[in-house]
Amino acid sequence: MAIPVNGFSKLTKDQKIEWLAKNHFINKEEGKTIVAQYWNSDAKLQLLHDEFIENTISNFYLPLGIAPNFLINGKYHTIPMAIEESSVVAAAGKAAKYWQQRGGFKTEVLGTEKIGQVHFMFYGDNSKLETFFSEIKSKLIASTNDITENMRKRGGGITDITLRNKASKLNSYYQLHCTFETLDAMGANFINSCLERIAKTFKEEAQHFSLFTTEEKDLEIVMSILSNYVPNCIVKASVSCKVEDLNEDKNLTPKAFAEKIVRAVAIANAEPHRAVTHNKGIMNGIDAVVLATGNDFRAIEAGAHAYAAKSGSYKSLTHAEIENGIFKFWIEIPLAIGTVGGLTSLHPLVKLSLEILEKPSAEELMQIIAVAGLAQNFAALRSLVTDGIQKGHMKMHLMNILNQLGATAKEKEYFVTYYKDKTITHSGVISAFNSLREKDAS
Ligand SMILES: CC(C)(COP(=O)([O-])OP(=O)([O-])OC[C@H]1O[C@@H](n2cnc3c(N)ncnc32)[C@H](O)[C@@H]1OP(=O)([O-])[O-])[C@@H](O)C(=O)NCCC(=O)NCCSC(=O)C[C@@](C)(O)CC(=O)[O-]
Ligand SMILES: NC(=O)C1=CN([C@@H]2O[C@H](COP(=O)(O)OP(=O)(O)OC[C@H]3O[C@@H](n4cnc5c(N)ncnc54)[C@H](O)[C@@H]3O)[C@@H](O)[C@H]2O)C=CC1
Repeated sequence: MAIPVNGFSKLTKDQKIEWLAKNHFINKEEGKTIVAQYWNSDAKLQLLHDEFIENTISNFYLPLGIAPNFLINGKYHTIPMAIEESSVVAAAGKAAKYWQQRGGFKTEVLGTEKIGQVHFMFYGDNSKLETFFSEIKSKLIASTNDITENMRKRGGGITDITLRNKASKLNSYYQLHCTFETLDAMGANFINSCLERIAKTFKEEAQHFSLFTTEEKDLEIVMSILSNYVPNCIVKASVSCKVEDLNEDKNLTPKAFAEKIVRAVAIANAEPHRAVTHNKGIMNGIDAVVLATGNDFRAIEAGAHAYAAKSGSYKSLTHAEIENGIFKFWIEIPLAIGTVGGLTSLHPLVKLSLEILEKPSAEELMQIIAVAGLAQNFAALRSLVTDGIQKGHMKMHLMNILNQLGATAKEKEYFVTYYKDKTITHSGVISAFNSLREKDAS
């Protein structure tokens, strides 16, 4: 049972594990063995992982899979994917092969603008605030010069600051809406540092500004933070081919297949319950590459879903149409990611993932990640409108069910052959497994 504890953070790693074992593990020794089983045998490497977060007791493994054959803008890519869900990597590989034979994926970065905001309350005269802002805007930017110096040398930095009056949404609420170019970095820490300096300068200057009378009461800085909603940091990935070339599904004509995919996307646009699952399938691909490359999947998830809801109702992140006999399928998604900073040069598997992707720039990685999302959605939709999702998904999930049942290598081999031409269900596998064990026992 959980009990309160003071000063837990100050304990050593061993003491933390002891505390955990004493208060939480059913079998103290077994729990401690599992925790230790996932430590890296190289103590230096383990310390590196320990220091990524706080109160670390062990490492939490996720499989790192590989999806080859991605032809993007005429060049082949092998995509690393870190994910726990079976069939995602297989689906990516299958979609990659499908589109490789139909011209491959085309991609384009439509914008790289990042956003941060100083949120403040202002209780005085709006026109005085506007005058004040226009007078000190350049000073606000200049006050960050020491922070932005290196970023400016690389061609990035603060691109603009605007004053936004949000009082119609919340009484007396205003923002300094700041935009940034952070090049190969996601930029969260860079942006937050700039924003906190801007807020400090803003407040200081306001106190000296003659038009404000009761300085403390007039202007209250509430907080300074980047926004994970980046609708102008957008990448587009697409595939297209003649409808007649969509000719791999035996039970559907190419035209019927194309129309079903278009309809499946239309249903996601018409029905949020479906759109959420549709987009979850897209995020299967996106998150897996985001994780493998050491990026912040929470930021990407939050931004993607906000973008899906930008019209006021939640819709598909992908689009499909048939025009003049051509099938087109594409995604537009905001992706604020980095190939420098964060964990990118620290986590050995992240470094290796970036090496597999041939050390991309942030813009190149945006394009690869968007392709992974589009491919994943195509694979899922293709299954959904033809055989149904369970056939392929359960084929890949079979090993997990067998592992849950404690199957031996020989039994696994037997069931892979046994299920080659049969539909797999969880209860069906349990029953077949029990029958086999009973047969073997008799
Ligand atoms: C699962 C498949 C790929 C099977 O498809 P299949 O036709 O049985 O595969 P295959 O054995 O004919 O192999 C074809 C290719 O698929 C890949 N592939 C095939 N098997 C493997 C494997 N073991 N390991 C690695 N790659 C594999 C691989 O690229 C292979 O080519 P090869 O390597 O032989 O040259 C197919 O049925 C499929 O794409 N299904 C969709 C699965 C999917 O979307 N999974 C996501 C989880 S479900 C979900 O979370 C989202 C969802 C579905 O709800 C979203 C939505 O509703 O929109
Ligand atoms: N709301 C959110 O999303 C928040 C996220 N974070 C975390 O912040 C981290 C990302 O922040 P960053 O500032 O990107 O990382 P960071 O703090 O590691 O800084 C990256 C730095 O790399 C340098 N750099 C070197 N070469 C560069 C190049 N070619 N292009 C651009 N910069 C280059 C720049 O000085 C840049 O500031 C992630 O770990 C994220 O999880 C932190 C706070 C909030």
